[in-house]
Amino acid sequence: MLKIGVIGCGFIGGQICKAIDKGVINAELYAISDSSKSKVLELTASLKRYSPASMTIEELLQNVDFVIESASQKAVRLIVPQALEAGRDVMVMSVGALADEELRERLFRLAEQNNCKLYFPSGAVAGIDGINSASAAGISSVTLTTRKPPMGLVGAPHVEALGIKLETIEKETLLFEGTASEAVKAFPANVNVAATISLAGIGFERTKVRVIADPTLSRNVHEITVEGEFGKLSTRVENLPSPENPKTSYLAALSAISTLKKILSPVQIGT
Ligand SMILES: NC(=O)C1=CN([C@@H]2O[C@H](COP(=O)(O)OP(=O)(O)OC[C@H]3O[C@@H](n4cnc5c(N)ncnc54)[C@H](OP(=O)(O)O)[C@@H]3O)[C@@H](O)[C@H]2O)C=CC1
Ligand SMILES: O=C([O-])CC(=O)C(=O)O
Repeated sequence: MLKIGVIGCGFIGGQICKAIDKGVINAELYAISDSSKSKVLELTASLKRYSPASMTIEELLQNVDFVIESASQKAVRLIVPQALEAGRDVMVMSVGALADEELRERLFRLAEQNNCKLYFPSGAVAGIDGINSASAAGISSVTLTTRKPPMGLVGAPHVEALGIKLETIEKETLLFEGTASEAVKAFPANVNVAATISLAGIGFERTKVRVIADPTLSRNVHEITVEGEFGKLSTRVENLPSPENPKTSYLAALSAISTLKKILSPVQIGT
């Protein structure tokens, strides 16, 4: 059975571990790791079937078959190259780290050299399947518009750098407009989806992103519009935020669970 190691035991990592524990994913939850010891203890205590070892990242990479990064963009830079060098397949949630061209090329090269797979789940958006299909011909434009309740944007470097007072926002306010490359640095915990869209479509410099704070919302809303030789595609998802981490939508965790199920299944549906 595939031995899985999860790095980052917050909302997404926790949901993945619980799904394995419930038998939704037919794999062994072998090890977990987090910079916060209390998160590891809390998660382990919530599991019934598995009692994963709490390991350092180095130990985990040597002992599992499949590594899941559900921690942070910084963690991707530290962990994913090592994981690929150790010959492990890796699922990456903090996809925004791949806006760094040098890192991206290094990871893709290491995956090829070591015969490993890198997986980027669709996350909190719908339409990655359509963008993948469309990219087999020409795509002329891709736009992501993300709307979140203001407090779901707390701590974003863009908000802090501009001194934006989120608690005083009374109406829909455009906070950011730029490339996906700029967006994932400005909002590293809010628009990793922009990176996944860029990887599937026309890259980080040509993908346009708008981030809007909307106090009337209780959901995280992502809209994608794509135009190309195939025609036009539009998707809109109104995501329930995680009660534990309002920056993250429940669908993002479900997409990771679904990707794992797909990897382990003999039947593959969708692009
Ligand atoms: N691809 C997508 O569509 C989406 C991606 N994401 C991204 O996925 C990641 C996980 O999201 P989520 O579960 O909601 O985040 P959480 O903040 O709930 O959990 C992340 C956990 O990882 C820990 N962590 C951070 N850095 C490291 C590290 N270097 N080594 C070990 N542990 C670390 C954090 O600890 P501490 O709190 O101490 O930092 C925290 O416990 C985030 O980067 C998020 O931005 C989220 C939503 C959608
Ligand atoms: O979960 C979401 O709504 C999207 C998100 O935070 C991200 O892409 O980083």
